[in-house]
Amino acid sequence: MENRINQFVQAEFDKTLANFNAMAADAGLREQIARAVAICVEALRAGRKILFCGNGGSAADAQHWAGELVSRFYYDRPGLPAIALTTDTSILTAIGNDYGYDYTFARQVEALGQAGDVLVAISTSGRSKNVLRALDVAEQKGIKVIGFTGASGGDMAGRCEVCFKVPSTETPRIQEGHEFIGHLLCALIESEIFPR
Ligand SMILES: O=C(CO)[C@@H](O)[C@H](O)[C@H](O)[C@H](O)COP(=O)(O)O
Ligand SMILES: [Zn+2]
Repeated sequence: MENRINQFVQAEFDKTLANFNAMAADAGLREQIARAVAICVEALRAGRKILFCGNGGSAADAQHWAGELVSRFYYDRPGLPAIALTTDTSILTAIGNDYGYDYTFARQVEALGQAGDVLVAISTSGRSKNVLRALDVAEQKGIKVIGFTGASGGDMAGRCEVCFKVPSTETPRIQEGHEFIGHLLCALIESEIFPR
């Protein structure tokens, strides 16, 4: 194999493993996970739902995790109410065209969100304007926000009930951390609400 490729792959493994080791050693992260699960379980038991938003790779996370709650994660059980605000191209293009891209999620939170719901807001920079505007509406409507960001938290820091700040400044590393934590949340929500 070409040496350049070999070195690149090794360096990527090193960064990813360092990122996951830092997360595994962080006791605060485990407490945050427990809090986020409790927030979601309380909402779902009260008949409320979970909304997800994010751009690019984070849009993929939003859809991925909503799918796991509505369908299944580890085992068969009734579906849980979750909606990714990233999937309906008619809604997204109408809002983008009529009001501007910054409003793509806020308008949907306004239309679909109810007090007691949970908004999972995913942004590696913590600075995507459409995600920040969704936070504005969530705050106005009494919707709790669980944030997923990078190390700094960007402009989402201090605006979320729980904010998972993956300890990296590199977008792919942050996204890998998000993916892992999102899977933990799906698994734990499933097993809390439908214990086997
Ligand atoms: O997946 C990736 C990079 O790994 C990209 O698509 C990335 O998600 C996009 O550039 C997003 O627009 C970044 O937005 P954000 O995470 O800063 O909110
Ligand atoms: Zn998954």
